[in-house]
Amino acid sequence: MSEPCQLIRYCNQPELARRAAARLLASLIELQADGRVAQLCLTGGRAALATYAELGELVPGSALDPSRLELWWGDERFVPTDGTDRNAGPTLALLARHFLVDPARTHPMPSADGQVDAAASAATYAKELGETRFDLCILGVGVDGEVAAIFPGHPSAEPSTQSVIGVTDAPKGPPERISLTIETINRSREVWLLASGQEKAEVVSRAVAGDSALPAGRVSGRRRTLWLVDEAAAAKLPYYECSA
Ligand SMILES: O=C1O[C@H](COP(=O)(O)O)[C@@H](O)[C@H](O)[C@H]1O
Repeated sequence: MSEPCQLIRYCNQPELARRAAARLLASLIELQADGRVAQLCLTGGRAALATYAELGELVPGSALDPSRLELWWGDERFVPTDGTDRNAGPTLALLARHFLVDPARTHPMPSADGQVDAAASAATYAKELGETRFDLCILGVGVDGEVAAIFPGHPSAEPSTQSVIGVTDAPKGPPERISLTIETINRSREVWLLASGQEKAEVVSRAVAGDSALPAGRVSGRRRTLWLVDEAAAAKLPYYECSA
């Protein structure tokens, strides 16, 4: 049985991004302390990008060894590599400004360039992923309670024996995506969910309570499930002291 989730509430979105990045850096450094490679799974969206921007600033001069950091993605838009919608491209651009991202340890999901379809590309990524278990899996939360490209009431949310799936007819654009399944996300040691903004308040309160109709209510880390939210996204939760 998984541990109950934990939640930290920050005063506003910039503070959330700053503190989430500092926490992420500290966790990665701790994971590397015994000489091993930290397995980090990233996502897209505004909350995550703001956190990566802060992380990039913090890495130079820190104890993090970027050569022992393996980067994966939880979801991707199945569009051409140079599409502005991609998750991996903008993230890598942000990080590479501040430290050397090792291409051999960087695993973006396939783009649509030269690929048959999202399902075939998902199978390719599943092979690359193999039995990898992430030390840390970062997720954003959509207004409908989506995580990665798993949408509520959509075939992507059905239980699956696959580790990675091709998603078609996504309820918001672009319609074709690639996503880890909930089962794959849940083999992570830690899952962190980032949510900011008042439009997320309803789904945050339902997902934190474990509403299984929402993909965000069905994800959990083996060791820890941590919600990092700003005050607006926490508006419908019982009151906690703001941590910043
Ligand atoms: O479509 C997506 O959106 C979610 C949430 O993004 P946000 O901008 O509301 O923070 C994101 O986690 C996911 O990766 C992305 O594909």
